[in-house]
Amino acid sequence: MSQWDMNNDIERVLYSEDDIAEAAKRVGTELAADYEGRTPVIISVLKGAVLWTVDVMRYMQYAEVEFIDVSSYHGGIASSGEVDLIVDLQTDIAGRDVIIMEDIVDTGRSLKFMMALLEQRGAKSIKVASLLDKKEGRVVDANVDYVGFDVPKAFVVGYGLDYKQLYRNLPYVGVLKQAVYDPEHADLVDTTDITPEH
Ligand SMILES: O=P(O)(O)OC[C@H]1O[C@H](OP(=O)(O)OP(=O)(O)O)[C@H](O)[C@@H]1O
Ligand SMILES: Nc1nc2[nH]cnc2c(=O)[nH]1
Repeated sequence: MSQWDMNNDIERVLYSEDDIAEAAKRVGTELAADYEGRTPVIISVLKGAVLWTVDVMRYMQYAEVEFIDVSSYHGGIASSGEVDLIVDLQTDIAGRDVIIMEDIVDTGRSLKFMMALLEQRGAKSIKVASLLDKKEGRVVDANVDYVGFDVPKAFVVGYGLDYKQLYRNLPYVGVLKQAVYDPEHADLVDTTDITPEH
């Protein structure tokens, strides 16, 4: 492995590229069956859910896709507790069946915020399809209807999920080495391979 290699920053792989492809097929096929005869609006949550959205929607039939961006992390590994609407939808979803596509539901704050927004705008139905469900992270009530994987409580990156905007393009989901986000504890892990400042 060269030193300029993102894989060096990963403690362990949780879900491989093949595992994720299988989950996308399973969830997409289930959505196709559940929405037969209807044309839902898929609401993909920027930026993390983009890869999951395109992989799942390949298995669906008639569906529109829209994007929204809400943020509560502001670059760190802990939720700030405050959710901001960064990019709004470009379409009216009143009376529509919507499917929120998330990469991860953790504290549930982002999802709760979006559910309230879409309800207020008159969505006919709202379901949630998330690659990862970190149930142990919940701080507020938030339910995921279609789950790729139940993920343990660790900070994960890859396949859309970032740390400081990096690692989204890893094809798998893995746990980030602690030394990457917490240099004070760099002595706890082997730092020889860790990518320097970006
Ligand atoms: O359940 P929560 O604790 O609210 O966390 C989940 C949210 O956090 C991530 O987004 P983030 O705000 O990091 O934006 P990003 O997708 O652009 O990285 C993820 O994509 C979810 O939207
Ligand atoms: N990258 C990343 N973003 C998150 N947002 C909420 N939980 C997580 C997580 O574990 N990893």
